[in-house]
Amino acid sequence: MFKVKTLNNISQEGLSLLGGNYIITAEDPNPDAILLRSFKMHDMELPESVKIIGRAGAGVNNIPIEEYAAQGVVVVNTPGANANAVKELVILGLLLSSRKVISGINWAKSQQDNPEVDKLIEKEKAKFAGQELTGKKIGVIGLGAIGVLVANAALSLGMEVYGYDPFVSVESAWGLSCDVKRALSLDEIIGECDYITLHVPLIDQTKNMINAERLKKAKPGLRLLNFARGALVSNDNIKAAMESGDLACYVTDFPDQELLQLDNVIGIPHLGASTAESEENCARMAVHEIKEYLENGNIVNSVNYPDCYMGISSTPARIGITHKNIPNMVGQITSSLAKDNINIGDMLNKSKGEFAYTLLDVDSKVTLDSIDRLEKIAGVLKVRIIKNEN
Ligand SMILES: NC(=O)c1ccc[n+]([C@@H]2O[C@H](COP(=O)([O-])OP(=O)(O)OC[C@H]3O[C@@H](n4cnc5c(N)ncnc54)[C@H](O)[C@@H]3O)[C@@H](O)[C@H]2O)c1
Ligand SMILES: O=C(O)CC[C@@H](O)C(=O)O
Repeated sequence: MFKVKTLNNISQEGLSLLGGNYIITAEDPNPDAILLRSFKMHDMELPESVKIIGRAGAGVNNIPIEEYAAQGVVVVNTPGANANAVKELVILGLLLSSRKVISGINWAKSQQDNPEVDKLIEKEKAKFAGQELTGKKIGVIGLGAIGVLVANAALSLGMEVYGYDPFVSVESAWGLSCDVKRALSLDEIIGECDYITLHVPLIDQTKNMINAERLKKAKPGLRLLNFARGALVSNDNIKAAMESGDLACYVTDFPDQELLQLDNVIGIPHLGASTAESEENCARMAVHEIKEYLENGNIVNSVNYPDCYMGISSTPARIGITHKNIPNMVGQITSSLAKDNINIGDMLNKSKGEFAYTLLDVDSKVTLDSIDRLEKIAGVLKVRIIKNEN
């Protein structure tokens, strides 16, 4: 029986896939896995019992992934599972920033007690004129799961689309329309674009990427959309660019009090991934990844360990070891098992940055003494018996 602790509301359709061998808990102090959405884990003490953390979503800036890697804990996310939901909200953001629909609707609602409102409409509507998207230039920053969908959708709206992503993956490149123009830097396009939309992760290199200097170069009247993370842009810079008239509108999924006080900010309460479909997709994928790791030791879609897949074990025992990526780890692990007269039937060793994972199928039952000896190897972080039969 495995225990999965949830730190946020998770789609029931997804959770139901855990099946009868799992207890879902919001309270247990010693779970095997943690499943969350945007809960901030940075100040949380992680129980020793936790083997895997499943982020039902894309961004992992709410999880100290390096710290957990150093504790031998695997963190996985759900790439692409909420991308369509975000894309659709970005299209809405483009329209809301272009047409004064929100002000228009608010004005109409304010007239609900006025029996003559229909006579005022034709006169008042002049205040709410906007601009069209067709023919305008848009820069899509970050061409991952979301950026690719947004870029392709913008093309189908008749926009001229520039994409910027120095680390674009082969998979993304295959999905991107060849009509998207390649930008070699953000600075190259910020002065040209009528719209900029951000789809990068929040990491040290992207924090405050739309800085004061860049906003000064912006085409006057720029509309900036941020459905990625608030800290990619600073409030002070948004304020200054609005005062100078360079920035006509900032659509953000991450508003705070300061931003909400500005007239040309459209603040959405982090609804990018909030559709039934996206919540279910994310939960299903995260549950699948957690089950693969707990039941088979396979790592799927990890952000702090290498992916590693050996299917279902057909030998009597399977052992999974998270360890540092340093010389002679495989040698020490295999010699330790050999000393205990345990034969290795199959094995996989993969590394990612400073950390590595070794998954071993062995031909006989392992004893706790053997596991103890593996745990004592310098650089080994966690050893798990995934299967152990006679
Ligand atoms: N508003 C929401 O509800 C919501 C939902 C999903 C994701 N997000 C945010 O959007 C981000 C992107 O999501 P995704 O699913 O497309 O992720 P992804 O990993 O598929 O794509 C991110 C892309 O950004 C690129 N990138 C990284 N650093 C860059 C840089 N300095 N300049 C340009 N490109 C850079 C990467 O190469 C990658 O292609 C997430 O990290 C998350 O913060 C928000
Ligand atoms: O879970 C959510 O609602 C938001 C998730 C989103 O910010 C993400 O990074 O995937």
